[in-house]
Amino acid sequence: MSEVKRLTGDEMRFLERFLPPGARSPESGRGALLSGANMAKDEKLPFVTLTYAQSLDGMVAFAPGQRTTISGPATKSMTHFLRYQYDAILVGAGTAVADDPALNCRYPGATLDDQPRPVVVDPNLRFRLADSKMHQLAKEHKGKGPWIITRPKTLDSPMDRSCEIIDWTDRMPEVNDNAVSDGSIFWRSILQALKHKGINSVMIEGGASVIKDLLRLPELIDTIIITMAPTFIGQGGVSIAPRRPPSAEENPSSLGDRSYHQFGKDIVVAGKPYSSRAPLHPSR
Ligand SMILES: NC(=O)C1=CN([C@@H]2O[C@H](COP(=O)(O)OP(=O)(O)OC[C@H]3O[C@@H](n4cnc5c(N)ncnc54)[C@H](O)[C@@H]3O)[C@@H](O)[C@H]2O)C=CC1
Ligand SMILES: Nc1nc(O)c(N)c(N[C@@H]2O[C@H](COP(=O)(O)O)[C@@H](O)[C@H]2O)n1
Repeated sequence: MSEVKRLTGDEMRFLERFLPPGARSPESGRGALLSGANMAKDEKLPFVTLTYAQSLDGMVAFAPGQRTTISGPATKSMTHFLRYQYDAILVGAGTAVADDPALNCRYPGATLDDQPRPVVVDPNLRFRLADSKMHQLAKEHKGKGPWIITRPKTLDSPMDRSCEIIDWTDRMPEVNDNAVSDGSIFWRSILQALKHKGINSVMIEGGASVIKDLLRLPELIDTIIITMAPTFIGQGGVSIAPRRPPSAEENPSSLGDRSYHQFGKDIVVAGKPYSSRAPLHPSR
């Protein structure tokens, strides 16, 4: 029996305000839309949802580069319901290398047509796609062929922070064993490149560096769905605390239009991020 279970009506109703336009209930077939679908903040970009599972002390992994199961079975089912709703699922190279994730949708009844496009941001091509689970699943028609977002080979200037997409079906990226430092790409460029390739919605699942960066860019993120598992990881774990803005008048992000729902033992917090100038003042 599949470890991924169908969501209840209540669970779907809780999530639907945070899903991309055209979100649908897998039970009722492709045509059946869930109500309350959103529009992307910026029509030049896909609808973007940031989602991850954290411990109560704000950690996403037990140690750097270590795959760690934080969320319980009910939120795992939620993740697959969510993956059903998006054109693409994106992770950073650190997660691809550490977790070798499948990034496909295993929700009951999901067909190859329903599969999201796996996308890995890997500027220096350190992820061994040819040996990966994503590659294997694509060959078995259980997932789509992954795309790798990398830096263009011919850059006019070292300050250029644009990107190119390598489509697995066209060519397999070569692995670069000598990669030392990762050239940063503007997140807006990444999202624009995806939109240009026909991706209208993307769910970003991590890992830690990606989450930290994006929590400081609320203007690019439409919704956030965070699973909080009832556990503490403790010192040495991988935190997702974003860098503080230089001005004490600002927070990295705040979450508006929030909702909370319990899935099994986990609490899911969902909301819409915005830039806030209301700092949390230290108590006097
Ligand atoms: N609990 C959860 O929900 C999740 C936990 N994780 C955990 O997170 C850890 C991995 O996190 P990290 O090591 O921080 O890796 P990461 O997955 O955040 O990837 C970071 C790498 O992605 C690339 N990258 C990201 N943004 C970029 C940009 N704007 N421009 C250019 N390159 C960019 C770079 O190569 C960078 O080194 C693993 O332990 C994994 O298990 C990962 C996903 C979800
Ligand atoms: N929802 C959730 N809970 C956790 O406890 C996690 N560690 C993650 N990690 C994310 O899920 C990916 C694994 O996906 P597959 O099951 O292999 O398809 C992993 O790479 C993270 O992105 N998520």
